[in-house]
Order: sequence, then C-alpha cells, then structure tokens
Amino acid sequence: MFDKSTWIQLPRNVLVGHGVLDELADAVDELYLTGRPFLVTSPTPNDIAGDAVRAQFDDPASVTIETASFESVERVVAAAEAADAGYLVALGGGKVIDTAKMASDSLDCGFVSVPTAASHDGIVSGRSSIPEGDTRHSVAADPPLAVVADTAILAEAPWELTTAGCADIISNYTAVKDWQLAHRLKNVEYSEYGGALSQMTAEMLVDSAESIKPGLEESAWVVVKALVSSGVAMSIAGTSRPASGAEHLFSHQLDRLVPGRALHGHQVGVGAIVTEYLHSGEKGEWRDIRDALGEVGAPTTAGELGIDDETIIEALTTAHTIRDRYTILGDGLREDAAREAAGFTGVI
Ligand SMILES: NC(=O)C1=CN([C@@H]2O[C@H](COP(=O)(O)OP(=O)(O)OC[C@H]3O[C@@H](n4cnc5c(N)ncnc54)[C@H](OP(=O)(O)O)[C@@H]3O)[C@@H](O)[C@H]2O)C=CC1
Ligand SMILES: O=C(CO)COP(=O)(O)O
Ligand SMILES: [Zn+2]
Repeated sequence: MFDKSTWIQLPRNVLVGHGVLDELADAVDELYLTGRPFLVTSPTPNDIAGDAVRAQFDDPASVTIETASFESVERVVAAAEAADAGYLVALGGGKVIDTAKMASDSLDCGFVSVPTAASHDGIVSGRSSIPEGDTRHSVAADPPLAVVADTAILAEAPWELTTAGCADIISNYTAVKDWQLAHRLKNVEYSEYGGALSQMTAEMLVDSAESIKPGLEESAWVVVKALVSSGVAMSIAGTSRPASGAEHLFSHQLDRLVPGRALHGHQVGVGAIVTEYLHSGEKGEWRDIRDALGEVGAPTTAGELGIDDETIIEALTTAHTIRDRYTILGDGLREDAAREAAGFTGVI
C-alpha cells in the first residue's frame, strides 16, 4: 500500500522590494486575520521601523526581546495573551523571527515576518532555531503567513548583516552534502526537491556574487530572494537539513563558547570551508567556498571572525554533540584532524 504523505506549509504573500513596508497592513488585510496586532521586535529594529509598523494598525501592542531563548518565547506568549493579541508581526533579525515563530505556534495564531536584515534564511522557514543549555533545538513551527521584506531597509542595514545572509546561503553546499551522506549512511530521509532547491539557490547566489556590493539596493534584493528560496527548501523538506549541516553545528557550538562574538551567517560560512575540506579533501571544493565567501566580503578565517584558534578547534571537535544530526563530523573530529583541516584551509 502507498502510505507516504507530506504537508508543505508556505507563506501566502511574499512582498520584496523598495518601500514595501508601507504595504504591510494591506498584505495583512489579505490574510483575513482578526484581532489585535502584536508586534514582536528587538531594540535596533524597533528604532528603525517600529513606529512605521505601529502607524499602519489600529491599537497595536508590542514587546521587545533581546535574545532568542525559550524564556523569550514565554515572555512573548504571556505578553500577547495579556494584550489579547489576534496575530503577531515579527520585525527584526533572526532572533526576533525565530522567537515570534515559536510563540505564534504556541498561541495558535498567525504571524507575519518583517525582516530588517538580509542576514539569515529563517525569514520564511517553518523552523525555529533556539538554544537551550548545551544543545540547540531546531523546532518545527508554522512559517509566516506573509513576508514583507523592504529592500530600502535591508540595504540601509550594516553591510556585514547582508554578507552574513550570503554566507548562510553559501553554506547550503555543505549542508546538502551532509544530508546526502546521512541519507547514504544512516538512511535519513532525503528530499530531492528540497536538496536541489537549496543547492540551486547557493549556485545562483554565487553566480551573482559580482553584483553583491555595499550601497546597492539591488544587492539586498538578490540576497533576500535567495534567503526566501532557501527557507522554502526547508519547508519543502520539513527539516532544516537543506540549509544546516556540520557547518551549522560548528556555529551553534561557537554561540555557546563565545556568545555574540560573530554573526550566525559568518560563522557557518567559515565552518563550511572546513567541512567542505572534510568532505572532499585537499584538492576538493573548499577553495570555491572560501573564494565565494571572500567575493561577497564575508569572513574566511578565525581572525576575521574575531575568534581565537583554540576556540575554533574546541568547536570543531565538540560540534557533533550539539544535536542528533549525522554529518561529516561523524562521532567526532579528533583534535589533530581538526587542526589539520583548519590549518590547511587557512581558517586558523
Ligand atoms: N529558523 C531558521 O530556519 C533559521 C534561524 N536562524 C537563526 O537566526 C539567528 C541569526 O540571525 P541574525 O539576523 O544574524 O541575528 P540577530 O537577530 O541577532 O541580528 C543580528 C544583529 O543585527 C541587528 N539588526 C537587525 N536589523 C538591523 C538593522 N536594520 N540595522 C542595524 N542592526 C540591525 C540586531 O539588533 P538587536 O540586537 O537590537 O536585535 C542584532 O544586533 C540565529 O539565532 C540563527 O540560529 C538562522 C537561519 C535559519
Ligand atoms: O540556521 C539554519 C539554516 O540556515 C537552521 O538552523 P538549525 O541548525 O538550528 O536548524
Ligand atoms: Zn543558518
């Protein structure tokens, strides 16, 4: 008997372009949402666009969070319940969107994603990435009902946020390789569509790398479209596997060892250089990854991340413990192998 089934959830409206923030209320109207709008944001995004969002709604309520954590999710849920919120509007970077995504799931209400930085591919994904103690959960959560990505705001954000988004996309190369490896060795379910879309998204971004330059709004356009596409790949796959492999485990471990030191996208990019070396060896494609990162202006070394060599080695040798996700790291990278890989690739 044929017994496969799948449920792919995607946003209904995706608005990307100059000034689309002004169309937020129209995009929300189209969704037939009812009740009081509740804005979830963080300090900088609130300063940049909080008032512009609030001005479009009657009687909005809001909360500001500082970290992506289960405590923040609980705080948002409690504040939204107290405000009798009908739906959430997430205005900010990855931590705000992940927190609002989980809170809306818990509140059983819809949410709308309004990214202020083209820094990560969680903008439309059906996953939340939340750290807890020694581990980091990739939690299934309904994706946004709509995404409103104003390229005027994204282009004004510090350039490093955009290069972090590029690196999060470039890391799809190694994430897909890890997923295919886990499929072959551990029979992990693999989605051809999810894998192909993720890989194609990385290829298209790298092919456009020349046009990704600071000060050009078109760069924000190219990058945010790739981030949307990568998020769709995760939604198709029903897992973050298309966009998160060993390079992400390495970055999550860095978040524990040296919290807040470097951006998520920058860390996963440097991680991808090393894990590509582990996949394909000295003559392999790690140079292509490094050069693609370099071309968009993302870090390629520990020094550029502002992280010392020993912390890089500790993260590489312990990354496999972060979660039960089989990758090229297997049951752990030996310290001498980690030094060889990071040294040969020039990461340390
Ligand atoms: N769910 C998923 O599928 C995915 C989730 N992620 C997660 O997303 C997070 C990374 O996202 P990222 O956006 O890098 O991290 P943050 O949300 O922490 O944002 C990074 C910094 O940028 C600031 N900021 C945001 N917008 C602007 C702006 N327009 N101008 C100036 N500063 C701005 C933030 O300010 P402030 O401090 O005030 O917030 C913050 O200091 C990680 O937690 C990662 O795990 C990443 C990829 C996929
Ligand atoms: O960052 C992600 C994809 O870019 C997903 O994060 P996780 O590794 O927590 O699933
Ligand atoms: Zn990522």
